[in-house]
Amino acid sequence: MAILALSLLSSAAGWALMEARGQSSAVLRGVFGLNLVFHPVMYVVVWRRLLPTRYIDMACLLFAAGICAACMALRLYAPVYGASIDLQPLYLWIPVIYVFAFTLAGHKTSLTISLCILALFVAISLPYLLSQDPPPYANFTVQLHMVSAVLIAALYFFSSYQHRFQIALLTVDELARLANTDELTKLANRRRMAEAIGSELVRFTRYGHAFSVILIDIDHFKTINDRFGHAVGDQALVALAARATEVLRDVDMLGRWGGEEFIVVLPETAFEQAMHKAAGLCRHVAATPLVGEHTISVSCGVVRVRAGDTAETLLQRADVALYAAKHGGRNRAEGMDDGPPAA
Ligand SMILES: Nc1nc2c(ncn2[C@@H]2O[C@H](COP(=O)(O)OP(=O)(O)OP(=O)(O)O)[C@@H](O)[C@H]2O)c(=O)[nH]1
Repeated sequence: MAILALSLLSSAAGWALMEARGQSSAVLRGVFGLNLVFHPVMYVVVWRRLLPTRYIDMACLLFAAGICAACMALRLYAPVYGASIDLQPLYLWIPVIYVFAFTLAGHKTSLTISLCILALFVAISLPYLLSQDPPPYANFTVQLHMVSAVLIAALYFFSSYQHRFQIALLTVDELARLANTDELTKLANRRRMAEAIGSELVRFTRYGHAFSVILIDIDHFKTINDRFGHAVGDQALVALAARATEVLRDVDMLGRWGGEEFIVVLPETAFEQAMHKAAGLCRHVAATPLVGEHTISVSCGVVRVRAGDTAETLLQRADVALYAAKHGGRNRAEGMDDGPPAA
C-alpha cells in the first residue's frame, strides 16, 4: 500500500511538473492518466484483498514494464507522438523494473521474468537498431540492454546466494532439532534430557532452586511386543508420551530416556509434589486403554536433587526407586528422599 501510494504521488508530481514547464503532450498525458487510473484500482484491490499479494505485485511489474515498452516504442518509431518522451529518464527507470522483479519470487522465477522483460525491450528496439541510417539513440539503447543484462546476472547471483544461505540456515536448524528429538515419540531424546538435568543442576548449585526427576518405565512391555508385535509396541510408546504430557505442567520436561523408559524433569518441585505427580501419572496412564483395547501401566522412580548431586548420582537413585516400584507390584511410584537436605 505504501509503495503504491508513493508511486502514485511521484507520478502525479511528475505530471504536474511537466505541465507547469509546458513539456507535456497528449502522449504523456495519456501515460500519466493511465498511471492515475491503475494506482487507485490497485489500491482498492489491495484494500479489499481481492487478489493474493503475489498477483498484485506481478500486475504492478507488468504494468511498469508495459508502460516503459510503450514509451520506448513511441519514442523510437513515432517521433511525432513520442517527441516529448525523454529517453534518458526512461532508460534510467528500466533497470528498477529488474530489481523489482527479483523481490517478487524465487531466484529462478525472477530470472525468467527479467529475461522475458529484457527480451521485450530488445525486440522493440531491434528494428530501430538495425535500420539503415545510424539511428541517434542506437548507442544509448545498446548500452541499456548491456547494463540490463549485467544487472540481471548480478541480481540472479545475489538472490541465488541468498537462497542457498537460507537453505543452509534451515539445514542447521533441522540438524539441531534432529539431534535433540526422539524420532518415534517426537519428545526430547536422552541427549536433550541429560542437558536439561545438567542445566537444572547448575541452577540448583548456583541459586538453590530444587528440582525433582521421575523415571518412568512401562510395565511388562516385552509382553506387549511379543503378543501384538513391535508396531503396536511403538504405537504404545507414542500414545504414552501423549498421555503423560496431559498430566504435566508446561514447565515440566518429558523425554524418552531409551527403550520403554521415559524421564520427567520437574523444575522448582519438592519431593512430595513430585511423588504426588508421579502417582497421578500412574493412575492416568492405567485409567483407560492406551492402544486399542489394551491398558498399560507404568512404574515410576522419583528423586529430589540433593547437595553434591551429579547427574549420575541423581539418576542412580531414580533407578533404585524405580526398581523398588517394580518390586512393590508395578503401576506405582516409589521415591528416594533419605539424603541430607537440599542446598
Ligand atoms: N516396540 C518397541 N519396543 C521396544 C522399543 N525399545 C525397547 N523395546 C522393548 O521393550 C522391552 C523391554 O522389556 P524388559 O526390559 O524385559 O521390561 P518389561 O517387559 O517392560 O518388564 P518390566 O520393566 O519388568 O515391567 C523389550 O522387549 C524391548 O525390545 C521400541 O522402541 N519399540
